Amino acid sequence: MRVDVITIFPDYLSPLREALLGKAIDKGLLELGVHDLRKWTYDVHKAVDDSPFGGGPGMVMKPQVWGEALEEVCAGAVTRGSTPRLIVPTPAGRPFTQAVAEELARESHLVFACGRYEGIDQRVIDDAATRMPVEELSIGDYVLVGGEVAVLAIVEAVVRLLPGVLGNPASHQQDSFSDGLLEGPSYTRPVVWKDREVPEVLRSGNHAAIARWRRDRALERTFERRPDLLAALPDSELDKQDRKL
Ligand SMILES: Nc1nc2cc(Br)ccc2s1
Repeated sequence: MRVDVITIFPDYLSPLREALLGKAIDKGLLELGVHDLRKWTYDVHKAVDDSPFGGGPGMVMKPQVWGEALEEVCAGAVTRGSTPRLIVPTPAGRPFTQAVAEELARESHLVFACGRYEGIDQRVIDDAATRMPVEELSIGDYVLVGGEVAVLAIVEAVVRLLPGVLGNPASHQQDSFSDGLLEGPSYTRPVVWKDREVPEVLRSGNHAAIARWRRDRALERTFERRPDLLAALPDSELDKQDRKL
């Protein structure tokens, strides 16, 4: 997978070259390009924003600068024969969920546009959508100062799903949300810590009982913290034992 990020703060994306994602780059599983939006400005102040039509607070990011940046960054994809998917993080976007991460993990090329200020001139999105799939995504109902932190979260959630990135592929098959439920509690050594003992069943070696216990704790936690996820589960996903809880 290739990921390109366009931003006015390239250094904000440095964490994508660290740890697991850095290893994915070293292994050739991920190609990462980070581009400074100001490369496509020509004035002495390298201006990327201007006042909003209709008035109101803040500034809007200029269409000309973004148009040229996307033209150049996405043009590379055309020569590679793969149309990129443009992702624009915004509080007004479609909720980014594990299911969306799995969908994006199947793409060969993602381009991220990091907005700042009051956002990017809408015509940039509308124009790009005539040439490639464009998706505005929200990572939560709160407002950040820019899209860079959202890109860090989205890229990490997507790239960890790529084959070969996680040491143990089974890890993400037991993720929270992978079966529609929150993950339950986990324990490791010592057996007793501050007078708190690891549940006996987890030390029993009885794999069926352990699987049942884990499922029950996941159902309980989901019911307590995210009843909306439980309500969204298809009936077929809950077995007879689940319904006894
Ligand atoms: N939750 C989010 N807040 C923001 C703010 C800006 Br400015 C750009 C993107 C995002 S995503």
